[in-house]
Amino acid sequence: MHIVTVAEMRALEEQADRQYDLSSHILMQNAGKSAADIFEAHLLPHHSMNGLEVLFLIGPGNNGGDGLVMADHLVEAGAFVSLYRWKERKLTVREQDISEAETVSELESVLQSTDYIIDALLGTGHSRPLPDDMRALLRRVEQERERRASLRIVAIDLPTGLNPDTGGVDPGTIHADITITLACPKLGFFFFPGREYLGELYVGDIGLPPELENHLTTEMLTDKQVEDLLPGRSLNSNKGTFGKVMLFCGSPPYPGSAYLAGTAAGRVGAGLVTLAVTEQMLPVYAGSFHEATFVLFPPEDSGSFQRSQELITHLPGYRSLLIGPGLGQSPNTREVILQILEHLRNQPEEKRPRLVIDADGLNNLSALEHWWTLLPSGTVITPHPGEMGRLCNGLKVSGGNIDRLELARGKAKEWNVTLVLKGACTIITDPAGNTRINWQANPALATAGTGDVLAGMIGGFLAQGLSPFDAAGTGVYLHTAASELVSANIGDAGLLASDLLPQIPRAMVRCRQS
Ligand SMILES: NC(=O)C1=CN([C@@H]2O[C@H](COP(=O)(O)OP(=O)(O)OC[C@H]3O[C@@H](n4cnc5c(N)ncnc54)[C@H](O)[C@@H]3O)[C@@H](O)[C@H]2O)[C@@H](O)CC1
Ligand SMILES: [K+]
Repeated sequence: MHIVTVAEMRALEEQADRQYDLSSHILMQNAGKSAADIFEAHLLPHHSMNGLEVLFLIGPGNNGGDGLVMADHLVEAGAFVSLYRWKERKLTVREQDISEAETVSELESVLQSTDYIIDALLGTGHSRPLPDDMRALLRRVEQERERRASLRIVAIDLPTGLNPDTGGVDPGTIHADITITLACPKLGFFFFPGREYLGELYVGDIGLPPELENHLTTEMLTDKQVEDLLPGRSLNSNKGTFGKVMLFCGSPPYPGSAYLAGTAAGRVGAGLVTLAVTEQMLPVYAGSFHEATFVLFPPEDSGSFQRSQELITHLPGYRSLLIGPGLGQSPNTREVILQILEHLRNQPEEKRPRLVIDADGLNNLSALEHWWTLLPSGTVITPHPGEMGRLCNGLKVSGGNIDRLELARGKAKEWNVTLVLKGACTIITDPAGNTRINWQANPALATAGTGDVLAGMIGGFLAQGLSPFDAAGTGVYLHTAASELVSANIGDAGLLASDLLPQIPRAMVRCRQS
């Protein structure tokens, strides 16, 4: 599903008119109908439309027009609809115009009894600070919801005052419980603070021909897309079919990283997981990770060449290699990484494993000038904002604001990598500028070890033959989907990274069933 800026949305609408005779009037009819259908589907099975009280706040532009069309459909379906036209300060209650003298008191009484308020004040045409009386109206709506927990607010296209390009919000913007956006999600939905104002997001079809979107390169990850990307599982398969993953991860202070990443690679379906560890570390894993095989590394005090050669000797036949989680940053480790990278660069592409670098793999690299020139092509890197900052010479990188998108795109191109910039609403972008953004964001994931799980998942998908961009997107999406399954039981705090592991296959099943 494509994500659009306001300019892209306008261009789509203009092209639809020019090439397909889809006038803005037709699109508005489709938008209002689609919003009504989504609203009704959302209500069921708990409520019926019959007798439901719905107040529409109608703005001066096409967003208000969408609201009026939607209102007609709800009236037809049996709802008691009131309309408040903000610009004319005019109230209509159940198709009866209220006199000007009574409007204020009547609006107050409708507000106090309505079940739903539909925000159709402003959409993508919002262009300046909200006027005081609109802010006051929205504030009153917010107060009413605080007073009555059952009141629900539905935003048409977007919550009024949210900037659809940046995710910025006007001080008057209020949180929607549901946003029914039209045609495509808007870019600002994926950035903060806007992301917090949308509630549940639905996308209404307004009948734009899909081919109009062919040139768009930014997508929202969805169940459907991930389902299409998931590797097939032929009956006639063996562990070789699903690829082998090698991990160079973990060190005495951080033994859990290799376990989490390796298990995650297995949980996404990779055929075999091998950990390259020192003999000293073997007992840690042998007792807990029964499925793994091991490459026994010489201890750290032996030369880096001897160590890297041990791993390199075992690499043929492996389809992916994960470097980084829990490795530490000793000079010897850095040397080993550099020698492995040199070996990979010198291998023909079809013969070498695909590479994922995370955590200390990135921290080791960031200490070097022009580190990206050392990477083989097709590498995936998965920095969190702190690691990204180190990779960018100490730049401060935001956890969720719009500026991170431009940064990610620019750096993926400059570094010639598939870049996974983690954070709430993780961004995945490749050197050509193709971008996928994860709508799901779960604060439960903000805990140690979850990044190791993600890196392992991406390694596991690379081993099954997905392209770097697809493996990264699929991994990111299912990682959050697995966290949602954990959160369904425990809420959004207290998740341990290892809780994700058994939920990964369930998240894949959920995608396949959706
Ligand atoms: N153009 C089209 O073909 C379609 C547009 N659609 C709807 O149209 C919306 C965009 O329509 P518009 O471009 O008319 O924009 P809006 O309806 O968002 O608002 C534009 C109007 O609001 C006024 N305005 C802008 N900022 C304001 C502010 N801060 N305070 C008060 N008034 C302000 C403008 O002067 C203008 O009258 C979309 O969000 C969507 O809901 C849909 O109907 C689908 C088709
Ligand atoms: K709106």
